[in-house]
Amino acid sequence: MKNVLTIAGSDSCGGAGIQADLKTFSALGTYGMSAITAVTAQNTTGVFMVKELDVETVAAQINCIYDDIEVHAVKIGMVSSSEIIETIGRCLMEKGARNIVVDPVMVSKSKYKLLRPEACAALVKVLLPLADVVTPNIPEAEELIKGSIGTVEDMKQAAREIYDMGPKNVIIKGGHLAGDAVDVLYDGRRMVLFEGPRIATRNTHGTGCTFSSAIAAYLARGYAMKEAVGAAKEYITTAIAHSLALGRGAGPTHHFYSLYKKAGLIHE
Ligand SMILES: Nc1ncnc2c1ncn2[C@@H]1O[C@H](COP(=O)(O)OP(=O)(O)OP(=O)(O)O)[C@@H](O)[C@H]1O
Ligand SMILES: Cc1ncc(COP(=O)(O)O)c(N)n1
Repeated sequence: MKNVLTIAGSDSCGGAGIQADLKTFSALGTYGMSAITAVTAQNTTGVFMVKELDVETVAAQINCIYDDIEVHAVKIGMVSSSEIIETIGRCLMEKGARNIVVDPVMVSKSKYKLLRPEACAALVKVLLPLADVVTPNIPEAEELIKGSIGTVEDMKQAAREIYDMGPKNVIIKGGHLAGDAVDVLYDGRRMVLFEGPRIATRNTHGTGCTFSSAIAAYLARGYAMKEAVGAAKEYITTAIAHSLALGRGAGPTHHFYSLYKKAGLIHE
């Protein structure tokens, strides 16, 4: 069994954040662990409250995991503040963390700022150079490059510019563009496109969290980067195709569709 850690915020409605990450790790046959950076009160219609944890609590969670259990991959999601970012960076460096997936969560689908605007610089300075892969969506990539992205060619150019900020690989996710759901992977030499059909649903809460966690799980299982991203893309496409119409807003993806189907728990 491979062990995967998520360092992220808690989403009370279970569609994004720590909850989505742990479901993904389990569905992909890995053992999931968590270090919580912030507790959010949210549902499918929006984020209503955020309480950041103090840096001692964030550091203690990360350190006691690394001191006791082998961590084969780590995914970083909502990090909230510069102080939390610096703490995470210091802990991961001290512990020699490997297979680091950074999802630079900035704003929720419901438009709530999950990263303090002044903390973006710390994210770039501290976390991008540590990342084996960074996975911005279109608005996050636009914020990082301070430019606008409207086409796959723009995505490729953004990937080059973000690569120069220090990560080993960059994936620009195309969920926010129109047409097929195209993601671009750049490793400093080659651009690889991952193309999936766009599924007509509003239930896409937590798609980015799920995708980055799936990459971390596959890296932990020993997949090379390109293969891990390809497998994660298949996972997220299936999870969106069978997403759940819960609540009055954007419902969550379905992590266990394939497993439940095989076990005869789903009757369509
Ligand atoms: N409607 C859709 N149909 C198919 N694939 C989608 C759809 N929306 C997003 N995706 C895919 O889901 C993955 C996550 O991309 P997305 O751009 O939604 O991330 P995100 O905005 O960070 O998500 P979130 O902020 O909700 O966690 C990508 O592989 C993207 O191509
Ligand atoms: C704790 C936490 N982390 C990440 C997201 C982003 O997900 P989305 O963009 O689907 O709201 C979120 N809403 N909450």
